[in-house]
Amino acid sequence: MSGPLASESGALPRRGEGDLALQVSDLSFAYGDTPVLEAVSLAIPAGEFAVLLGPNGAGKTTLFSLITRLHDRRRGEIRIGGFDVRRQAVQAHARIGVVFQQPTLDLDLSVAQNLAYHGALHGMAPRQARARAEAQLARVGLAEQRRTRVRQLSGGQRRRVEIARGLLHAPRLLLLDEPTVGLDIASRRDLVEHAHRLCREEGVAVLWATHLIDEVRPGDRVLVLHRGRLLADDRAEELIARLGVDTLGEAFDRLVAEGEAPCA
Ligand SMILES: Nc1ncnc2c1ncn2[C@@H]1O[C@H](COP(=O)(O)OP(=O)(O)OP(=O)(O)O)[C@@H](O)[C@H]1O
Repeated sequence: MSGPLASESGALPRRGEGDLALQVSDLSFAYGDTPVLEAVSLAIPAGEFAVLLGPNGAGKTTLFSLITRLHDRRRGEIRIGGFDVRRQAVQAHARIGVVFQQPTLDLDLSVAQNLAYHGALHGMAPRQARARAEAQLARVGLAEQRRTRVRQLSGGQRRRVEIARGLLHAPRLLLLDEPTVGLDIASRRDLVEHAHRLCREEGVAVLWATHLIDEVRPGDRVLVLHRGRLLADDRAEELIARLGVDTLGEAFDRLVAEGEAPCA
């Protein structure tokens, strides 16, 4: 590896961990004296679609903030593609794409300009960024809108632009924080389907945070987060079978009720 990447400590991922898109180990975090995440551990391999399911205030956004280093962790370790987000930040962050809960597109710029700006931030050559932008916009069905100002797009189209932008620099892990908020049923379904396709066809690992159980599909991996603790990490069907209930909703209610017990 050459250039600025080589100047960071430990330019290679830890052996055997490069195929894990995300690895979080024993992560705890508090805002001041208020604990928000308690000893969270999870690992997501390449190509997996994992749903981070938790009610409001569970700690989903905080977990994303720690992965993207908007906050710094207090205890534990986070690796992306085997790279430590603190000590190997450049390599780690080159491998993450993010769709934040709040839309972050510049409404007065065109779709293509928003993507070009993101490419520049990631140090991409303009020609490479343009080629990737065209490919990603075609992938989300917005090739025709590349010159359209974002302000003129629907909510669902804006979300798709954000996904195209999040994938512009070819990350191996895409984080989406409640990406369907405000979208109609058809747009929500399209977005969920698109994210699954990315996993299947491009090997991208997706961590999809939501409180909406109906966004979980059969075969999805479900990580249930409640009051900062990971209460389950199973395929949806396995979770239902393990708890002896009929639906994922019942499984979720059961876990959350059990999780209401005060933290030790
Ligand atoms: N900057 C902050 N300072 C202090 N407390 C915070 C801050 N951000 C979040 N919290 C608290 O941390 C807890 C977890 O919040 P977080 O936003 O991570 O949850 P969430 O699962 O993403 O919720 P939602 O589904 O409502 O977005 C909540 O109790 C929240 O009030």
